[in-house]
Amino acid sequence: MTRAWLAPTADGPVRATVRVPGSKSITNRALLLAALADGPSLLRAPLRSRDTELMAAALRALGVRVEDRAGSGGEDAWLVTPGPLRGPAEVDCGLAGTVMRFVPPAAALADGEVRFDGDLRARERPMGTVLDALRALGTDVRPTGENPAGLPFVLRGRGGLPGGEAVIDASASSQFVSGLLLSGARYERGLTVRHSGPPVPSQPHIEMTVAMLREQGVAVDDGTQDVWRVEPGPVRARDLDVEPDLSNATPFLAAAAVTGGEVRVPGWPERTTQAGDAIRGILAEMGCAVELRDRTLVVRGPGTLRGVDADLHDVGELTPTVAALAALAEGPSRLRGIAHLRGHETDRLAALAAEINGLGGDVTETEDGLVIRPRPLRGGGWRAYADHRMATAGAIMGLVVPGVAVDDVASTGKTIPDFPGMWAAMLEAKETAVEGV
Ligand SMILES: O=C(O)C1=C[C@@H](OP(=O)(O)O)[C@@H](O)[C@H](O)C1
Ligand SMILES: C=C(OP(=O)(O)O)C(=O)O
Repeated sequence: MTRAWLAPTADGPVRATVRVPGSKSITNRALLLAALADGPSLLRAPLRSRDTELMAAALRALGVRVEDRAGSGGEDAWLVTPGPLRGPAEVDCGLAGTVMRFVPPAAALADGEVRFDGDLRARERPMGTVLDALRALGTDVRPTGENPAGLPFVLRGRGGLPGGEAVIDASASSQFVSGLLLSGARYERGLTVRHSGPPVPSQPHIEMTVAMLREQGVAVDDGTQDVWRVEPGPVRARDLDVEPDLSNATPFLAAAAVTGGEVRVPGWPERTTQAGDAIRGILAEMGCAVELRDRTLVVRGPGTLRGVDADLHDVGELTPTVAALAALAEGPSRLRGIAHLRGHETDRLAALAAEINGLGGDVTETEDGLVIRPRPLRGGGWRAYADHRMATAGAIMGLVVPGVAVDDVASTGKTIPDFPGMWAAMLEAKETAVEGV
């Protein structure tokens, strides 16, 4: 059992410039598409964290070369050289939704047997939809554990797949759609994915998938709601600069919000498909000054934060940060449209309610979200439940509530290589304010 991490309390307004590592969602899509491409691709400034290292390892296991390289400016890069996909191979998904939902549709193209497993919690994450779709498309997939509809399982590839049409219920995760689309162009007849069921969450992530496919020369028709058609054809190799991870920027921006400070994040894209961009509107609604200037996002916190009524269906990833902000605001908040968060790294609705209430808060779970009423809070234990975003939410709380002890800060390594170091550097920075925000 590792020692808890005592979240540092800010001794005044936080003023810092924070460089955020690359986007998990872009890095793992880029790795997978590079593995299916018609030549080598250089991915510059990729995220190096547990989720992306697991994706790289999965692709290497299938016969793809993923090598460390420096880009032309000396920046960190991954050179991906595709090869024929083949088994036998073993894929460790860890707790990464992008690995467990994106790799099996690619592995269905491999020649040979591919075994998938992951963390214990990963065995509980929704997965059956992808496996049923692959079966319906002609892949042999069999469970190898107790869960008939998830990890662990074995997939026996025959070196190709006819493709066609898959009708799925993607209401539990947009990744079911993204995973199938990413490999669909390499199926003989391409792939049509048709969603049937309650609304699909996290739409921007599907838009990111479609945009990245198009950038690699794949024809995608997304003109009809809940239907996506990927034409068969080559995936063109492409060198790419990975954008900073905007969702991972949010705890740092929250530090400005809750301390009345100012945090700048350089490299913020003017236009992006990343869901995390929505934090700008949420922070503004809560009373922050938010300005995107020359690709640097500047957030200045107010004296007191306002509560929000927010539908986070499209941007569920932001919920732990927004819930922490809401618990530290002056009025009540309601977060809606996020029932699917019960299937994330942990049941995030239950976890947020339990941990905020454990500090003296007043949070109730609704069918599809949370109602958060600010209360005076006290220090205490904060369980991360192996969830990187629960750990960073605990760090936000600790900035203004002395004595918040996060049990598993190492869980942040899922998507941030050195979160405690970055957090400490932010608190030590003491920069001066910029004009005009
Ligand atoms: O495709 C992606 O990169 C992601 C899609 C979303 O998943 P869900 O649709 O399961 O929420 C998001 O929450 C996750 O962090 C990353
Ligand atoms: C839901 C998330 O991750 P995953 O990609 O594992 O689904 C997340 O990062 O908030």
